[in-house]
Amino acid sequence: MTTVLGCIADDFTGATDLAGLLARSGVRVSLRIGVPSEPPTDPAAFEVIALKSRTAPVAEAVAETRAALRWLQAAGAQRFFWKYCSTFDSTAEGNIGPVAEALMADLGTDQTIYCPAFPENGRSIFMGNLFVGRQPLAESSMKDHPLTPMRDSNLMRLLEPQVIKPLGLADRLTVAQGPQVLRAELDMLRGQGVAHVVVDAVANSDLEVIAEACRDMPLMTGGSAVAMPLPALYLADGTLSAEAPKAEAPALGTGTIVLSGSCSAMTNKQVADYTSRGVPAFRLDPLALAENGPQETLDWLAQQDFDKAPLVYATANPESVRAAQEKLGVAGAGEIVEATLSACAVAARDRGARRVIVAGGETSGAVTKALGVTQLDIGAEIAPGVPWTYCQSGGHQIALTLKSGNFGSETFFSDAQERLAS
Ligand SMILES: Nc1ncnc2c1ncn2[C@@H]1O[C@H](COP(=O)(O)OP(=O)(O)OP(=O)(O)O)[C@@H](O)[C@H]1O
Ligand SMILES: O=C(O)[C@@H](O)C(=O)CO
Repeated sequence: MTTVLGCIADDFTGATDLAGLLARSGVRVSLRIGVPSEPPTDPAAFEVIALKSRTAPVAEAVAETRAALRWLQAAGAQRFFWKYCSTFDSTAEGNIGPVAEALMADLGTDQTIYCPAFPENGRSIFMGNLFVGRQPLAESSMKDHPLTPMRDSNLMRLLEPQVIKPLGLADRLTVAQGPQVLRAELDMLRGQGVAHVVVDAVANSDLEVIAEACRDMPLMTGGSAVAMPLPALYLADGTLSAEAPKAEAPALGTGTIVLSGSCSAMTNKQVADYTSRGVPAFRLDPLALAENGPQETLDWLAQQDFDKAPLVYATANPESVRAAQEKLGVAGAGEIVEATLSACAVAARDRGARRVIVAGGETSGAVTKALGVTQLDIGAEIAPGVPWTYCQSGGHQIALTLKSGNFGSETFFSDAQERLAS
């Protein structure tokens, strides 16, 4: 199979989000952690390469993304998708714009679109302004994000300092008139030398229009949702044959471990819901971990029955997080928690857990690395943007789900287990 769409994501949970939405169409989607060292042998129709480049130095993010592009080109891809966060997480320097311009240069294309909208998760764009639910981005909790605080809601103003070439907007009034009108608008902007076009979308029907208008662009950029209609479009016109089925759920043991390192408002609710069900749960205290190390946690884990799906969590309210960070530093506190949750993942797997549920982007990166996972097949969707995946770890086949901090409903941890059982 030749790859029809080559995708590059700037973080791990974002990569599973994109892969999950593409897989909704029933096509086979393969996700690689980092750029594989070997050339492609049996690439899937949809290949997603997960990088950890969202907050990396610009030159590093550009170099890694270019390497991913080369691998995807070797897999046969001629169309590419650059996935960033639905809340456009980036600094004034980048990396969304610089990476897009580097990919455009390598692909010899003079225009791309920017559409982080994800209506099912409350992200919409109107007149170039990004909303989270009913709030403008800059008034949402993203204004206080520790690494990429988003203090402007206007995507063109956010992108402008990150790119060299001119920017433009295709607004909702244009999108509402359908794919031909949108395509004509993009052509008109191209004629004026506009390389970067922010495109409004407030509903999934807008995303269908945008995908149809842009499906043959060498490069599209956005959140996951604008890529979602592409498989059906490629299947409909024969660009993609229907021969590649979605990954079958393998037979797995039922032992489960839930690991939560996200401190987002939604993850706090999810942990509260899960612990209220009486499951065995161990709360990590970063200060105690700094003093005594992870042994107490690992001893607790060693006594658990993984059929009861125990939870280990560092999830805490903002005051507790700040208190830990004041003593240990932001990075120090994060690293201690990530190292402990990673050790728990490996210990649980070695004791028979074959289903691993992880909450938090950085946490997911650390756990995935500790489990030695390099390639994931995409399975059933638990919540919009959060699929189960199947992968090899330590000589075992396991199911792994990586949940973005803000995704999923309050019952996510039990939803995930029910979804795999069904
Ligand atoms: N109690 C705590 N005190 C201090 N830091 C913590 C605590 N609990 C977790 N952390 C750290 O906070 C960070 C949370 O980031 P992570 O990306 O995992 O979650 P998130 O930001 O909610 O998710 P996403 O990036 O998907 O939105 C991690 O580095 C984690 O180790
Ligand atoms: O687009 C999103 O919001 C997520 O896939 C993500 O990137 C979380 O880090």
